[in-house]
Amino acid sequence: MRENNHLPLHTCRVIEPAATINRLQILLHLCAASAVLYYHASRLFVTIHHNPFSLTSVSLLFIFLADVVLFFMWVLSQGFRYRPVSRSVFPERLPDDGLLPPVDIFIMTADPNKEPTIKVMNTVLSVMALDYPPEKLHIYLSDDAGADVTLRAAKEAYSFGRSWVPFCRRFAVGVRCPEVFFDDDLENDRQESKKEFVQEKQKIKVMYDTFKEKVMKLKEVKDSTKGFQKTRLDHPSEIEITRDTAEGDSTSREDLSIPSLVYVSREKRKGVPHHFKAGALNVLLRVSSVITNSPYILVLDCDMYSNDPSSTRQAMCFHLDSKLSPYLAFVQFPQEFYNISKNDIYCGELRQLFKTFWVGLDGLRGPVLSGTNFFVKRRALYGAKPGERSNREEFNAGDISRLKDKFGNSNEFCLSLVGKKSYDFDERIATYVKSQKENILILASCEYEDDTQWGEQIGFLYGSVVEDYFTGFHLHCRGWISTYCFPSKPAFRGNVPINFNDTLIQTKRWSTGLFEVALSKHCPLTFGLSKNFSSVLQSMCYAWQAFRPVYSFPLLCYGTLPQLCFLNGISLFPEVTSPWFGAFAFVFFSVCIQHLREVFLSGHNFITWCNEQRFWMIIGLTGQLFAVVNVFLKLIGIGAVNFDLTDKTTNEAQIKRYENGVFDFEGCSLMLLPATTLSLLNMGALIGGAWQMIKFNAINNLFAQLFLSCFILLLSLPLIEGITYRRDTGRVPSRVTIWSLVLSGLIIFMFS
Ligand SMILES: O=c1ccn([C@@H]2O[C@H](COP(=O)(O)OP(=O)(O)O[C@H]3O[C@H](CO)[C@@H](O)[C@H](O)[C@H]3O)[C@@H](O)[C@H]2O)c(=O)[nH]1
Ligand SMILES: [Mn+2]
Repeated sequence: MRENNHLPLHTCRVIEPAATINRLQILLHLCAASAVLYYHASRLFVTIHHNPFSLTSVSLLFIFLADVVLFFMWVLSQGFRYRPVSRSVFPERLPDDGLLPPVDIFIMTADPNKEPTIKVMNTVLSVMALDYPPEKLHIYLSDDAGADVTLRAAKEAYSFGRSWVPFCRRFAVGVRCPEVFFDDDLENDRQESKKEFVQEKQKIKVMYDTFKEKVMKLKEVKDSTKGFQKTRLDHPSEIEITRDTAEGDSTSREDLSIPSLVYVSREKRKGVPHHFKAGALNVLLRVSSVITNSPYILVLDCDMYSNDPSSTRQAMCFHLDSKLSPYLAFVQFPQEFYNISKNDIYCGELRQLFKTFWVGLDGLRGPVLSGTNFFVKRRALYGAKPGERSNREEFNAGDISRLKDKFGNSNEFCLSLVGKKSYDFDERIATYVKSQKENILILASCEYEDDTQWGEQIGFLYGSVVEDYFTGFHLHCRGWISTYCFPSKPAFRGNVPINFNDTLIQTKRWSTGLFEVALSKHCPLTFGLSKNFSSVLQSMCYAWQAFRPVYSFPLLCYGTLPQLCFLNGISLFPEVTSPWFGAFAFVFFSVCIQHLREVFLSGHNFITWCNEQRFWMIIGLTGQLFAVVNVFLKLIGIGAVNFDLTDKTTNEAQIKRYENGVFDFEGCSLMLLPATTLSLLNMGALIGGAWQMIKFNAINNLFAQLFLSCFILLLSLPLIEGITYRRDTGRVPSRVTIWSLVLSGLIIFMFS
């Protein structure tokens, strides 16, 4: 809160009645779920006693284990539901511009073939035009490919920025990403009446088109000179600073000046681990600390642009709150997307995370670090502890050699930790860039981190491919908190994969990274609780995420055993007329209703609910299942975990299928096999079993299994369509179809 006028910079309230309803539901659900587990256990006990190796015993055993896993996951997920909050910010109450702190902006790109250069430049331009004093913003573009095209395009972008940024300021443009702006009718309608605006806009549009053309040409030149793949994984470090040299008297300079742009490509050598995005982020941390050393950092992926120029000021409402600030590591904004179709079949919006779970975490000790769209405090990343200590105390000034053991062998870097260096950019440039460029390049070299604590205690951590989750988790464990800033106008927007294969690859990477953490010594349930017992609920939430891939186990069990038993007339669940049935029904509907309530609360409809249920099932049997296998393989020493980049390029046919809500399985590997096999198995068993059920009039016994199979059939319709009658290129690949027909046929044959 601000002391001078007592008006708070932000407010926070618990979302009611949702919180109270959640807590009541937790109680009721707990009772019903205990009854279900008790029923299973007692029946299992009796059956195993009679005949331990029968299909019934084995099925009962696995269904019991599946229920234990589901119950465990349900318990963990209640952490998110206990205290959801909502926050508001008041940027107009911030101190004058002169008192605002500088911010370094990190933009990450890794491969111009998968990440179109023009999109990356749009991200750069969108933040260049943030509504914040330009001399206090410094943009760092990390290019992991070391691609010439990116460097040259960045320079072109900068010179276009000299016109673009003043234009945005002059007309208070709402969305400052050029590509979006020229497409946005709303923005244009708003200002169309101003003649001046129309004229200027036309001029700028011509400039933008020229800029775009130049970038395309750069790419063509690059494509014609092969050999790019070689340099992507093997190249020296390179740093280039492009800065504002606007001339004129001080007032016009003020209007025209734009943030500086630093291009950084770290050294990469074959065989030397580069730790993917976390490695690139750490290089940027070091390089920026000897150039600008701003106390706050905004991290953005190249597929995210700034959609609201006031985001930095919004974040400062938290960072400049004197009570909160000593403990606040980062302010997270949600990831929102511009290319989500109306019927978001791949659940790319990540609604559950960003609209429900992070809101719940915000009421505890704050949301999980989400990779992009966050403003983090530099000190927190350097291993500092929360509290009011100064850098000098924290980093033990005077003893540079001790610092070097931790932070590596650079005087400049260690001095930046303790020194009260000014933030004067010009001065820094004069000192470092002209005379000591070599000293900066070393910070971006392969060997710099050898025998240091980078990636282990300091910077972004290397223990997992979900560096964001892992790093945020450690910050929380060290006692830092975070806040969630979720304004109604999206602050940043990005794009999501629009075909199933890309979604699958992405989910598999996330699940692998998360599950790696679950099985490591940093498991949130042990490490998390031992470090920060004050927030059991938050550790539960971290654990829920890390263990999430184990949903694949109950999905596998529930996708095979009840069906095979149904086929054989074996009942696994209580009769409809038994009171126990009530407990089962309650648990099922309680989960469904809780989910539905959350979907409605976040402004979505029943279709979203269906999509999320379906996606949960399919991804559990594909991406998450393979992630679990992957992690086990890595544990026993075979296989490695990689950061497979998501492809940001698209083609017309794909876009069309996505817009029409038709699943696009093009390019899917055998990873799809468990899901397709089980959906066929379910359908076969449903038909065969229903016939028997009618014949023997066993509906009372088998109703639960009949219901389950029908439910699964509905959820797996896109798979079945993709296998059976679809003929377009987006159908399930023939290889997968043939294998799943063979496998499901074989299983049914063996068990009927
Ligand atoms: O070696 C690498 C790999 C990736 N990246 C960059 O990392 C970002 C994220 O990569 P992307 O392919 O877009 O992955 P997503 O699955 O979309 O990323 C999500 O998941 C990641 C963790 O797996 C987080 O880091 C991201 O912020 C989060 O948006 C992009 O800007 C890449 O250029 C690098 O800089 N170096
Ligand atoms: Mn991305």
